[in-house]
Amino acid sequence: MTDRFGKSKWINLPRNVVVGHDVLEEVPDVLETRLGFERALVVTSPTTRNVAGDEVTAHVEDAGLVVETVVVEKAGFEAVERTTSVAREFEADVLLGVGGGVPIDTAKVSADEVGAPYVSVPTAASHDGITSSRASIPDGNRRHSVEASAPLGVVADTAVLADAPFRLTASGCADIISNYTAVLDWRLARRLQNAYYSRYGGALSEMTAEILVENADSIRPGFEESTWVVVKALVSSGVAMSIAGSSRPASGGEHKFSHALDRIDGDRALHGEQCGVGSVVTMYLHGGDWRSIRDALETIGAPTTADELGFSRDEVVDALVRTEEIRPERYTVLTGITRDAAENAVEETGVV
Ligand SMILES: NC(=O)C1=CN([C@@H]2O[C@H](COP(=O)(O)OP(=O)(O)OC[C@H]3O[C@@H](n4cnc5c(N)ncnc54)[C@H](OP(=O)(O)O)[C@@H]3O)[C@@H](O)[C@H]2O)C=CC1
Ligand SMILES: O=C(CO)COP(=O)(O)O
Ligand SMILES: [Zn+2]
Repeated sequence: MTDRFGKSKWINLPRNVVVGHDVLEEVPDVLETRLGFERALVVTSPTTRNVAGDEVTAHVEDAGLVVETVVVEKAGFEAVERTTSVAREFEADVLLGVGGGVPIDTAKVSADEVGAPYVSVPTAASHDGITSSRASIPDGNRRHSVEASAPLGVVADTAVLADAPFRLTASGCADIISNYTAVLDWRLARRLQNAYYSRYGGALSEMTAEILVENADSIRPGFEESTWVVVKALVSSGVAMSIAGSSRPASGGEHKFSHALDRIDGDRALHGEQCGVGSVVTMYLHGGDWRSIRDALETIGAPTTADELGFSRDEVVDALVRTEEIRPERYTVLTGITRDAAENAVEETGVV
């Protein structure tokens, strides 16, 4: 959805966003009866079905829709194909992704395949994919970034989110904090490669990270107000990506580092946790205030070292060097990094 200048031609945004306490009952309102939906496919996962999936189903059935459910146990293209095939057979006219990133991204891609809209009902504020048009689907030790559509609506129940393991919330915060370096990388690419840069997308992304960091002290486990702050930031970051027509406002070298770690082992740490540590390193390489990034992550309770991520010194250095293999067309401060420079950066920043 970009034109020949690489500019965003279409800005595809969520239509309704509801964030608050006990808002799952508002899912039918978000579907807006006047849109005429009759058949909803709820895509959820084993734990989150009990947390929210069944309740959402009950509310949607009470509103008069016929509902079918798919439970996704493992992310991947197999789950997408199975969900798409159920959606076709059932003739779903809307999909509801209820859970963490796995069911939401599965619903997002399947909805696109069948040409139906989807609603995101996150049970974890774990990354900005819960509000964006982009999905990340694992395939072996690779992750495919798939462009789909923005959700028709987002219904984020702060009571549910506050009950989720805090590690997921802290990871969502780290994903937002990493926007600082994503934007720096984007501006660098504009200067060095004349890459298309959206000032609106960049400014919104940067402001989102700033507001989150200003509120870092108030983000605490079990504190419902915190999840409200985090979800707003995740929505705002998703909107920045929609404005830009790409993930550039929220994904630079620190995200390449996370993707490279996933290729080593995608199960040791969470996406946002990896991006946060990557952001400390890339901010150092930009000559910026990397200590503020590290301190904000520490205040929130997100990892700041390789050890906390579960990776060795050699693995994080390898990942930094291997960022060259990830989306080579996206220029960042890591482009061309040598092994010596990577070793120096992780040592200087205390990542190892
Ligand atoms: N689109 C994008 O930009 C991005 C997408 N992703 C994708 O998202 C996925 C990861 O998403 P993420 O949210 O981190 O992880 P998951 O969806 O795997 O959720 C993590 C775990 O938390 C559980 N859980 C979720 N909510 C609750 C809750 N309220 N209470 C108790 N347990 C809960 C899940 O249970 P259960 O067992 O039910 O699943 C799961 O075990 C990956 O597939 C990744 O590729 C990652 C980053 C960016
Ligand atoms: O995670 C994202 C933004 O936070 C999306 O990034 P990618 O496009 O690198 O998958
Ligand atoms: Zn991210």
